[in-house]
Amino acid sequence: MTLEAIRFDSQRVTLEILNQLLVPYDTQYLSVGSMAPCDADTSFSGYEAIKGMYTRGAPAIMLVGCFSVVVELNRVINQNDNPFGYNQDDLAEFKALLEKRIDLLVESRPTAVNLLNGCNEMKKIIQHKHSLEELYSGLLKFTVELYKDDLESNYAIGANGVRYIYQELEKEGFTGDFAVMTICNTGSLATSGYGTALGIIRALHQEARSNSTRMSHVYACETRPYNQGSRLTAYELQYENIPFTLITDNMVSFLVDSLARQKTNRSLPSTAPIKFIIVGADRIVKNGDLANKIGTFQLSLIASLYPSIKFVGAAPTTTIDFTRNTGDEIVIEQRPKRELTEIMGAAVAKDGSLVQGKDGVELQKVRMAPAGIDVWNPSFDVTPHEKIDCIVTEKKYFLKKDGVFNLE
Ligand SMILES: CSC[C@@H](O)[C@H](O)C(=O)COP(=O)(O)O
Repeated sequence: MTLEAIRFDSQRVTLEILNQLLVPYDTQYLSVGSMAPCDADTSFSGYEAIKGMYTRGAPAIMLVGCFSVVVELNRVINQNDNPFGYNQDDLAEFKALLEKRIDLLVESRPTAVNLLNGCNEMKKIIQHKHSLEELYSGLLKFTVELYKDDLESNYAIGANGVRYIYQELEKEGFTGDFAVMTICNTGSLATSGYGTALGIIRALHQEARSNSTRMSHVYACETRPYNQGSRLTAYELQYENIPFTLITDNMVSFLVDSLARQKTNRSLPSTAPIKFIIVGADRIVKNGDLANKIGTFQLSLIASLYPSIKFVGAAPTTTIDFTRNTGDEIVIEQRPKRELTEIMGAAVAKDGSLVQGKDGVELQKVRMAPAGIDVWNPSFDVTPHEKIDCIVTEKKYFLKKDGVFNLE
């Protein structure tokens, strides 16, 4: 079994999240007790879990956020533990504070739209409920289904992605081994399980067992500055026994070109050419422009130089934002400067093993740049639809007609 990013117990109404800041060095779960901080409460909140990058990946962020709303309400309504100041004698006032706190939760990460979409659905449910009990049970039911739907969506994305890829290969008359490239983490840790882009890669790996035209290798980009590729994707690929090679983000062009021209004197990890670059998404807008982890856009530019490489975005429909027409309207989260100038990792002993502290693996933060320098740290970029060949959702795979995506 792969690590679970989210553990929600619907009987006890408890939420635990994997502390992804420690993966792959250590496995620790943190208990989430509210949706957002408030002065009178000391619990770790969904807001803090998301903003502090303990939980990451657009679908996982949505699920943790929505579950944290239910956990907070359970404390107030069923356990009579109300440090948040809800007025239980006045439904309208109760709803007003609840919506205010949900709005605060949504501010935790601005680029990924899934949390906003999930919270908007919750608000619709809240409006139509006439008692606290109805409101609570409606939201509990909604979030449990949201989790199940996300998991089902991931499997469907995997299947739709495989169909698209084999159809493309057939159209081109390509047979034999091929490779794919991906960035960031889009696997079971970024979702309810299985994954979006990494879900397609998992499904391709399955397919390779019975098909002689097969994905034989994956290139995972390290994904600076937060290294989701080297920490999380590499962990998941290794766990699944999928053959892969980690590269830094600035090796992409040289690798793609070396494989396209079969430069075997460059010690290439495999000779299989890269045929698909498959990425996840944090928000896809109406025209198909796609916001994803910084570094994604440059992959699309490289793919567009090679007609034999297709650029594929994969996401559930909860990632689509039909209220925005183009990528220019997407708010890009700026992350703290220290994420570029400092890095945290596990301390390595002289013999190559990890140093153990009293609470597990010893983590160390090191500085890698002069103090006080100027830094630009956008967490995401936007890939224009012109550079995207296909968008895969749980419903189907979308191709452009006359250069235009119709994602409805
Ligand atoms: C499956 S979400 C799409 C991912 O590619 C992605 O950008 C992601 O995991 C977000 O990264 P994050 O670590 O939350 O900043």
